[in-house]
Amino acid sequence: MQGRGRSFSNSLLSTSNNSAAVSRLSTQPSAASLSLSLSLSLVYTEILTGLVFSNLNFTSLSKPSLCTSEFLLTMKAPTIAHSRHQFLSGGATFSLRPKPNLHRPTSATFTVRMSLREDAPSLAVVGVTGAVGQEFLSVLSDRSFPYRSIRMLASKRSAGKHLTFEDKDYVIEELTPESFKGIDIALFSAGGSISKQFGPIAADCGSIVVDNSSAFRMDENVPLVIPEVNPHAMAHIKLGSGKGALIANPNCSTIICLMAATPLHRHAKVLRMVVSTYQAASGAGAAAMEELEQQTREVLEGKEPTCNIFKQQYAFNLFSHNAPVLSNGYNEEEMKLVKETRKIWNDMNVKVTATCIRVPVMRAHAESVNLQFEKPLDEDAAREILKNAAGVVVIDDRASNHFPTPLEVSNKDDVAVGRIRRDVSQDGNFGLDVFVCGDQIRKGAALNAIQIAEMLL
Ligand SMILES: NC(=O)C1=CN([C@@H]2O[C@H](COP(=O)(O)OP(=O)(O)OC[C@H]3O[C@@H](n4cnc5c(N)ncnc54)[C@H](OP(=O)(O)O)[C@@H]3O)[C@@H](O)[C@H]2O)C=CC1
Ligand SMILES: N[C@@H](CC(=O)OP(=O)(O)O)C(=O)O
Repeated sequence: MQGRGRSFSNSLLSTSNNSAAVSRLSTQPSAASLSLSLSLSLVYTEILTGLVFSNLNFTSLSKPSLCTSEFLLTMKAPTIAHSRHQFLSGGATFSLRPKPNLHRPTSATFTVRMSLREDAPSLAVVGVTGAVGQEFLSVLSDRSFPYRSIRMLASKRSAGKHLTFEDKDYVIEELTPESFKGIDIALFSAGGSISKQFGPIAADCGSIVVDNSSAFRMDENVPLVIPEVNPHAMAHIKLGSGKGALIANPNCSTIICLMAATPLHRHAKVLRMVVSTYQAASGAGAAAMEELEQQTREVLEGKEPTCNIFKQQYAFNLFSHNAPVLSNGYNEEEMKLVKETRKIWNDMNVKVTATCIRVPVMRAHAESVNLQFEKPLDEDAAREILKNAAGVVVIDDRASNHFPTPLEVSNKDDVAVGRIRRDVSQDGNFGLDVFVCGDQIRKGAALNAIQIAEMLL
């Protein structure tokens, strides 16, 4: 299994020279008038078998990265009849997808995907019908995550329903203890109780479980991982060793906060962190997102808002996070920020306090983060550190009052940081305030989990 996702089958990839490619292309039984206008250093011979294009001219073919399994195929496309083409070759499915913003291009970039491959791991997605489960599928596709098969799992309610993924039809199966036979990687997002019940069963079957719930996060034998922050925590877990394992995905507020705080922590060591969150509906699942939409419509129409998920009006309102309130007055979401930060930073002395608020935003969390450092760190140095941090973008334009917003980061992979400023309540440069926004379902959940899975490949 080791090295899966990085090796390419010779039957699919040929380094034949350009003239060979041209002659092969011209023999295709298609309606195409294909002609190559640039030299190709890499040529997919098998891919082109059976491919029917009309009036397309390839202008270049490149492979941006060995790890992505993606080839960029640039072609002149005077008319594109279909937004998505699919063809089969050598047992693998390849899709050509125009980038969404290019509807009627004169020249378009297409991605040739080769995710479905015999030499790739078998996957299971648990909770596939949910907000996070659906995002798992989007991220798998966006990142061309290699897979041999995918088992789509949800509750009995969804069993038998169909879903389409990368142009292939799947039947959703009910999650049972037998679901994990032959599964290499299981992505869980069906809530803590399901994870507690089925996570260990999957691991016993030899699957590596990446669990989105809070079920195992504080278990000392389970790594709690943000790939940009503490990848080393899961270094001992190997795909293909025959041994299953559990890896926990942190809480979404913790992920988004630590994406910004960790690069600064590495330079100046955070002694104390005060976090105030503004959390989106998505954190409470697909039904909460629907309720926010429905309530917004109802309030605008002068109707009484329907309150099924939350016990109070959500639209045009905000309230303390819905997680249970504990005996110390903090709610569970707040204490996750405290405890998970300590575990991820492997620093039991870091002081963290948090206040978590649910705001009527659809899918991205925002957080105000106040940091106190052991060593001085001025705001310009902090801005530079953050600009160079993986998975972080800086939006910090004081002149035009432009800073991160939930809408700007929605459906984006990167966490945005702005309002980077010295904390005037602290002496010298020992304190900073920053404002962070991140897509809760993406980096806060599905993307982080799939980055974890990528580290197994
Ligand atoms: N940072 C993080 O890691 C985050 C983690 N999460 C975790 O992910 C979980 C799911 O979140 P989200 O997608 O937003 O929630 P949703 O409510 O949108 O989806 C819940 C999913 O769980 C499935 N499910 C429910 N009961 C069962 C069952 N008995 N057996 C199998 N599947 C079941 C549902 O299937 P069906 O449609 O059939 O009912 C559905 O697919 C959360 O409970 C939380 O634990 C969520 C957000 C962030
Ligand atoms: N943090 C999510 C809730 C959640 O799913 O948390 P966890 O993954 O820790 O259970 C929210 O915005 O409400």
